[in-house]
Amino acid sequence: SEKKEKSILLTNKELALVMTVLDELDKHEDSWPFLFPVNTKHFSTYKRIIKNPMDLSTIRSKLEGGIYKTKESFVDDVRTIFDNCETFNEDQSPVGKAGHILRLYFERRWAELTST
Ligand SMILES: Cc1ncccc1N[C@@H](C)c1cnc2ccsc2c1
Repeated sequence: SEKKEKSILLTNKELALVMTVLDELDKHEDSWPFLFPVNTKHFSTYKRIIKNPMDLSTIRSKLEGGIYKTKESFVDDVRTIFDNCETFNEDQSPVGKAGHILRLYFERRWAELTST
C-alpha cells in the first residue's frame, strides 16, 4: 500500500535532500578527516574506544544501498561522525577543530533544508 511503501524507503524528495547535504559535506574544506574510515592500523586504540565508527564514504554507500529508511537514520550516522571525533580527538587538535566546524556547518544546513 502507499503508506507501507512510504515507510521502507526515502521518498525521492528526501533522497535528493540527503544527497545534497552529503555532497556539501564531502566538498567542505574541513571534511578531510571524515572522508573515509579511520585507519585502525595508524590509530591502534581507535577500535577499542569508538564503538560505532562512521565516515562520509560509508554513509554514501549506505545511501546508495538503500539502507536508510528515514532521513533521521541518515542524520544519526552523520552525528555519529562528530560524536566519535569529540570522543577521540582533543578539541583544539586539527581533527578536533575540523569536527566542530563541520558539525556546525551540517546542523545549520540541515535546519535550513528541513525547516518548514
Ligand atoms: C576522524 C579521525 N578521528 C580520529 C583519528 C583519525 C581521524 N581521521 C583520519 C582520516 C586521520 C586524521 N588525521 C591524520 C593525521 C595523519 S594520518 C591521519 C588520519
